[in-house]
Amino acid sequence: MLLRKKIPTNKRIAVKIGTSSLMTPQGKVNYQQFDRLAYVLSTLNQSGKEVILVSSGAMGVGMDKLHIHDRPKSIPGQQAISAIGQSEMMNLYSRFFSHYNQMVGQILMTRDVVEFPESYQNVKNTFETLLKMGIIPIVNENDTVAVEELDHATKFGDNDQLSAIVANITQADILLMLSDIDGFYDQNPSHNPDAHLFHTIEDVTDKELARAGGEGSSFGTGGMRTKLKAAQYLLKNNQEMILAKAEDPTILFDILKGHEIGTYFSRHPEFIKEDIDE
Ligand SMILES: Nc1ncnc2c1ncn2[C@@H]1O[C@H](COP(=O)(O)OP(=O)(O)O)[C@@H](O)[C@H]1O
Ligand SMILES: N[C@@H](CCC(=O)OP(=O)(O)O)C(=O)O
Repeated sequence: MLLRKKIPTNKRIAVKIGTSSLMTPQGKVNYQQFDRLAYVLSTLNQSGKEVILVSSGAMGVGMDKLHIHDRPKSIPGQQAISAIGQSEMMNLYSRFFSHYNQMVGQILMTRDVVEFPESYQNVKNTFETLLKMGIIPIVNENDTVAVEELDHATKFGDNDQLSAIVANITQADILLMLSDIDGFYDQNPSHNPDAHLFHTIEDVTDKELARAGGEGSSFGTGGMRTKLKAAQYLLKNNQEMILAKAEDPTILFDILKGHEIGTYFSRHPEFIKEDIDE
């Protein structure tokens, strides 16, 4: 089996999970998924890794809580649902992580945080302090205050790129991007059954971006393009990312053993052939 040589030595791990992986296709909170994620991340954190979670889901959880099926069109309507959903989601995380004796802390970010040196330093300090205390930071965009005004743009827009920025602020060894798809293909596999999975990508150029088609899931704002943009940003900063399927979060154990799962975005994909004990 192919081994990704560097991966098992990674200590600081950022994980991003999208809304579609936390909700059922019917738009209900997927409690089993919250539980399994809490189990896996707690186990990793308690085995000596430092774990940061970037979680979408405020909107999805809020809509479920209010029994709403259609996303409101107005910004205040969306922001209100996010306000309800974010606190509910953190309540869920707090409860599930506590089953595994793991504390979590919430960090809500806006884009301007990274543009002002003092606020950048403050958020960096918060991450470092939480990690030093063995606490898992759970990050989302601060949807309720984020705006897109030209002279005061505070919106990241999507959590894929937010997660890359968080991985950069914390200088994480790797970003594990969990999605509803098991990696990056040469064409959209939802429409093309013959699509071929890339195991490794060393550079994200217009050629790769052109392979990402269509919108993401109905709750989120991502899609494959924003995942590639996140990878592009990380590669530019000499950091790495693996895109893999979120369906069973225990996949993270095997990924961190170096198993060839998903798509590995790295400028230095050092592979060696070696057997791995299962
Ligand atoms: N080249 C591609 N490779 C893989 N998936 C692609 C590609 N182009 C488009 N997609 C679509 O992107 C989707 C992943 O984006 P999204 O649904 O937003 O993920 P998530 O909700 O997990 O953040 C896939 O399910 C697939 O339909
Ligand atoms: N901040 C939003 C998430 C936006 C987003 O990027 O969602 P997703 O595409 O599911 O990762 C929320 O919590 O609903």
